[in-house]
Amino acid sequence: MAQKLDDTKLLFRAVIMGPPGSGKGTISERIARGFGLQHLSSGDFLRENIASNTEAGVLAKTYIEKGLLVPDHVMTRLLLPRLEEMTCHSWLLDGFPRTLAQAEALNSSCELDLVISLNIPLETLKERLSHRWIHQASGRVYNMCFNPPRVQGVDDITGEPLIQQDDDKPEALVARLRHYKDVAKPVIDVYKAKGILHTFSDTDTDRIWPYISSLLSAKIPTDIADAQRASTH
Ligand SMILES: Nc1ccn([C@H]2C[C@H](O)[C@@H](COP(=O)(O)OP(=O)(O)OP(=O)(O)O)O2)c(=O)n1
Ligand SMILES: Nc1nc2c(ncn2[C@@H]2O[C@H](COP(=O)(O)OP(=O)(O)O)[C@@H](O)[C@H]2O)c(=O)[nH]1
Repeated sequence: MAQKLDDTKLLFRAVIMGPPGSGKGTISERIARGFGLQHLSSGDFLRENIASNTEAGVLAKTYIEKGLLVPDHVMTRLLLPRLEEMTCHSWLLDGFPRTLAQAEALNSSCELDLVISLNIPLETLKERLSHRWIHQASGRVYNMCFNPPRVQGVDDITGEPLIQQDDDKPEALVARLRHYKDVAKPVIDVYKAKGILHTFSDTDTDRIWPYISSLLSAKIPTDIADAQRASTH
């Protein structure tokens, strides 16, 4: 159950999981807009910490530069204090937890209300990621077919050039997906056992979205969603 703070605030804490390209970022943005949950992307946290040279950021950079996952203790040191600060706002975590150790650390720090797991066919993931372009500084994501930038090759907000990540190429993707499956399976099993896991399978985000939206509508009262939205934007 979401934790009741007072008559007007109800904290809702959710996690979104899925392989690279499954639409976590895209769906998180819709949830943030529609329900006022603060979208917390671990990739964005890492980029912010790297840009501002924090101790954890400097450490994380040494792993990311080598194409490695950041170790659990660095990720938890980075993320958990940020979550603990968010005592008055509902949130949706994207990109964390990735491992069982991260899930256990999160579990000891707070109680989750919902875990959304995206189950998307491999061919769809390959196709999407081959068209994914990002604005590296902000992590803003585009797709040349699904949600193209207003001007080709250029970020809508800053006007800076977009790049394609090396690990979005099909050769790298198969290894990333295998890794995701191995590492995510025990995490998914934990959430299934807790009874908070909801899995969505389809090739199109637009077909999944109505189901996620009605699930959240049933769990988050409209007045709470409105209040959260107003305090987020
Ligand atoms: N729990 C996490 C989250 C992120 N990272 C690292 C590895 C990623 O390469 C980098 C950027 O993370 P993102 O989630 O932004 O991007 P990804 O490309 O890994 O994820 P996806 O393709 O699923 O959006 O940060 C990590 O080690 N551990
Ligand atoms: N064609 C198509 N592209 C999509 C769909 N949903 C998301 N995308 C794009 O696919 C890519 C991966 O989505 P993203 O939200 O970044 O996934 P994440 O890696 O799980 O965060 C991005 O370029 C999105 O714009 C969809 O239903 N169809």
